[in-house]
Amino acid sequence: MLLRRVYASLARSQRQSVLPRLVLDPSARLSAARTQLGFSKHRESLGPPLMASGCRSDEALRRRYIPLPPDSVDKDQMLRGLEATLGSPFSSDPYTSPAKPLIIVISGPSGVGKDAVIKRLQEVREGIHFVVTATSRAKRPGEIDGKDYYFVSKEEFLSMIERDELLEYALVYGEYKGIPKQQIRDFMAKGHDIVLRVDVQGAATLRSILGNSAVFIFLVAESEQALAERLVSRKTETNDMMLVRIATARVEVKCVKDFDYVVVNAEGRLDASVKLVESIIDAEKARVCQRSVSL
Ligand SMILES: Nc1ncnc2c1ncn2[C@@H]1O[C@H](COP(=O)(O)OP(=O)(O)OP(=O)(O)O)[C@@H](O)[C@H]1O
Repeated sequence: MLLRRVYASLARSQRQSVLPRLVLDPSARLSAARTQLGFSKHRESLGPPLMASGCRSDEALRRRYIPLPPDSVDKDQMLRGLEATLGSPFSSDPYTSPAKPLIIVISGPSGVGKDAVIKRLQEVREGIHFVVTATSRAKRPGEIDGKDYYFVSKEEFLSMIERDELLEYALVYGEYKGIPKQQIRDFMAKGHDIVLRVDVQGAATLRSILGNSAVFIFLVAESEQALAERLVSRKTETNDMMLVRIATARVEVKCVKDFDYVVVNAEGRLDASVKLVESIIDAEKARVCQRSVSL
């Protein structure tokens, strides 16, 4: 009982000594609030913060206090009065820098809808560049060079590897496929967000190259049943090929943990999936610690 009274009186005396300082000193209030919220303890290590660090102290207020104008003045006079009291004009510098362009890696099992989602995303959102892959395979009828792929000879492809011009490449069924770095650099310099479409293995390789500097989105169907139905309806694979794709998907879905986001592309809900991808991009652009990539 006695002990409790001693603690209560100690707490009272501490409150009395701390409170006036906090009320008079806004920077002390801010720092107390930051400590209470634990802000100073957590700091992500993805890049420099967007917001200017630190706040202007209230030195001006202490130096020479100019009283605020009465409530009756108009908006403009009130603004000038506030500036006078603060001791300097309001800054019109933006609080934040423009968001950096993103690299968005979209992956997922075969037949889940990667192409469909990316195609729709390009239709509904400006400033998206879907990277055209370079390949050493021959052009198929109807394919357009520079739109579907950059068709290059095997020798050209090998010299691109030699000159370190590819972000990632793979040899698939005897033909090379790779992502040209310069194309990414050029479009990022124009402020475009970059979309890369890769299979799950390709995503793992890109993660090892890009780490957290890119956003990795995993696309899934709502279930294995739904994925199988989609593949059967697409009618672009032989039965054997479908079997391989569905069996591979069983393994691939376990890789979801290596991605930043998962989007369920449910049957008949393509637009909802694209909206979710757009929300992810918007949220990424609002991050305080922006992802920063150098190629
Ligand atoms: N939400 C959806 N609802 C119904 N059908 C869809 C949906 N999304 C995509 N599809 C259809 O599913 C099929 C597979 O889609 P798509 O070709 O885009 O998959 P993919 O992941 O790019 O496949 P792959 O990796 O084999 O190229 C296509 O016929 C497409 O039109």
